[in-house]
Amino acid sequence: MISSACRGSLKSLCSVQLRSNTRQHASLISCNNSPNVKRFSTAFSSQTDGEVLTVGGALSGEEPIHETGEWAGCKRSFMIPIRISVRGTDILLDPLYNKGTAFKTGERDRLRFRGMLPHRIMNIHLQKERFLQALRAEDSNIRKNVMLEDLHDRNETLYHRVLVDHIEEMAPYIYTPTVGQACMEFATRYRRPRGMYFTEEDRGHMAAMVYNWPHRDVHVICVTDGSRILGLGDLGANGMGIPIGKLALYCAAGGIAPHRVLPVVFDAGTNNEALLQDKYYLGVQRKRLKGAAYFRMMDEFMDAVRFRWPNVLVQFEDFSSEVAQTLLDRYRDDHLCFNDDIQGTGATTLAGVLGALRAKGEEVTSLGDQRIVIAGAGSAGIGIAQVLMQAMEEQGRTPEEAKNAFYILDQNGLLGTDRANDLNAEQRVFVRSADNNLSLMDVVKKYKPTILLGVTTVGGLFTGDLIREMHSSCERPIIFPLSNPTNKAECTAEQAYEWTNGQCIFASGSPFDTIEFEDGRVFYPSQCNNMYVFPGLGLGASVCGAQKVTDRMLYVAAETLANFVSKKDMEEGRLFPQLTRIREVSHRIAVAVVEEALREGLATKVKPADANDLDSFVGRKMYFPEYVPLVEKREISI
Ligand SMILES: NC(=O)C1=CN([C@@H]2O[C@H](COP(=O)(O)OP(=O)(O)OC[C@H]3O[C@@H](n4cnc5c(N)ncnc54)[C@H](OP(=O)(O)O)[C@@H]3O)[C@@H](O)[C@H]2O)C=CC1
Ligand SMILES: CC(=O)C(=O)O
Ligand SMILES: [Mg+2]
Repeated sequence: MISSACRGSLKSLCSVQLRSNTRQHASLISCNNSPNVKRFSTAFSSQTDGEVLTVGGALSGEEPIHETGEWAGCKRSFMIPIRISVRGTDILLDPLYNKGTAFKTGERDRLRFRGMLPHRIMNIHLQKERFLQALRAEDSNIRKNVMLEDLHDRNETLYHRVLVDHIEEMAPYIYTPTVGQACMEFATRYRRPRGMYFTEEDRGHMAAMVYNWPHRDVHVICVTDGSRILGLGDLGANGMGIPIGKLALYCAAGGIAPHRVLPVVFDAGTNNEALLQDKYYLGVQRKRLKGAAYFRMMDEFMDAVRFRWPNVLVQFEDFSSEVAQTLLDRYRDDHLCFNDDIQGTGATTLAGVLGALRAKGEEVTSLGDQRIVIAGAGSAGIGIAQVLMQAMEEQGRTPEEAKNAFYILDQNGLLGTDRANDLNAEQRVFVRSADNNLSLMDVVKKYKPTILLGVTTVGGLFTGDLIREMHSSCERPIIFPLSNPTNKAECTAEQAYEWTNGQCIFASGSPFDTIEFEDGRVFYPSQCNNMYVFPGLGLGASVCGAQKVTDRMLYVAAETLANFVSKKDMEEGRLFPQLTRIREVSHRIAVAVVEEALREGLATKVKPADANDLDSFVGRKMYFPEYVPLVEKREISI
């Protein structure tokens, strides 16, 4: 039964009795005061989780009636109002609570802003339609990004609803490629704060600063130091667009409620000369901190966030390879954290490669028989190699056999034993005993790869000659130019299909449009981007209270994603499920991650009853953007 405090408040409003195991799953027992009860068949969002004590306004018949059926596995449940202490125009200015023209008359009265909105009341569907009309009338992608961010700053529920319902259309505007331009223009477009910034001047204050963040229960932090933003290099504090975009996907694709995410720029300066001279640049206008000073600052940040939010998941994003692996190694054993570019990209690429092998009609266990060239030996390149190698070992190969499948190159060419001393420990694992510094073209000629992956940040690196050379010894080459944004892709989809006469199996980091050949053949380029993994991984790790993120969790995430591709997807040449299914994908990945956390004894928040039905356990925790009735705190006190 619900708590007595809750029952008291209910009586004072409308005498509803609820039975509830969790606050998210209240089902009706009786209601002696509302003729509308039968019409309330609604699920309520986990946005209310832990903050809601009452059911009230929803039963006065003045709230929208949502027919969301069995969402979250609950057939008949109520929209639970959120108690808020703000009122009046403050609510209209708070994007988390604002519903714009969707506020009903009763709510306008209760919250005291009658007269502050035009008369006509719209529902979320009409609001969305109106927004989409305006968005689609706009030609420029960056202006679409600005329109979406304006909406984000005005009305988070509507913003996330637009994303959830139209993720395929919206992802390119809030994420790669457009987010790259948004970052480059961050300072000139800056309007209002979102997220937090930590600088060296904040040393000694961070533990207090985290309490400036207004939300008491943050589940996911995405932090960047801006040192390698996509393939655009060091953008310093302008990199804030990346954590904002990633966390928008956490909410829309991963079902984490918007007030539970925190974007962070860890501003340790910038080495970008243009930004150091730019009078409009908003970050710390000094050369980057290095060495011990940098790590001391990061230690303080990590301690501070963990002190306020002990279970928070920290996602490291777009740190240059100088520090990315070191940071991961420093914190991965005693903080709940992961590096998206190393681990998320590795898991996603593994899923894509397994899908490509299936598309070729090969057994996935042939992974260890492939000859894999990875152009780029940074965070993404080595992260991919590590996860593919782990998969080969899971399939029964020895580490030596597995390593032998890889040919990894940096700017100097093939990583060879002759320069092992100049490489980091993770790169050294993959050095070849011969052909140190061999060029990409010569590696392709000599070793005849079956798989070519690009994570170099060098747009156009895969030339027609290179791809034709690869194709000459491999009938159906697997070609993944993964660098972002689009102009950094090692080749375009059109080029890859053209140079291989449509024979290649293609996936890229940023999206490409469908391609139609003159002979009528149609190709659907896949997008191989860590966005397929991090929302589900983060959701799973967070809801089960995982103590850390392990390699096995990444592996099961990849496996789950790979198994999600339908027969129809495969027939169309798609290596990943369509983005329209991203919430399902994230849900499944989260369940797999929770199962793995339980297996490894790392889950701290899964009760035995929940462990029997992880599907609903995770589903119940997923936020869905719809308007929740707002009740002023004062009004419902008993
Ligand atoms: N699709 C996805 O999901 C993801 C895509 N990416 C993309 O991957 C790219 C790389 O990211 P990340 O690994 O973090 O970046 P890093 O800077 O860590 O690594 C880049 C690597 O590319 C190498 N390189 C540069 N030029 C060449 C060249 N001409 N030939 C061969 N190698 C070259 C660099 O060599 P050197 O060390 O000698 O300079 C370095 O090893 C970015 O564009 C990023 O957007 C990243 C994560 C996820
Ligand atoms: C996708 C991503 O994380 C990157 O390009 O860095
Ligand atoms: Mg990244």
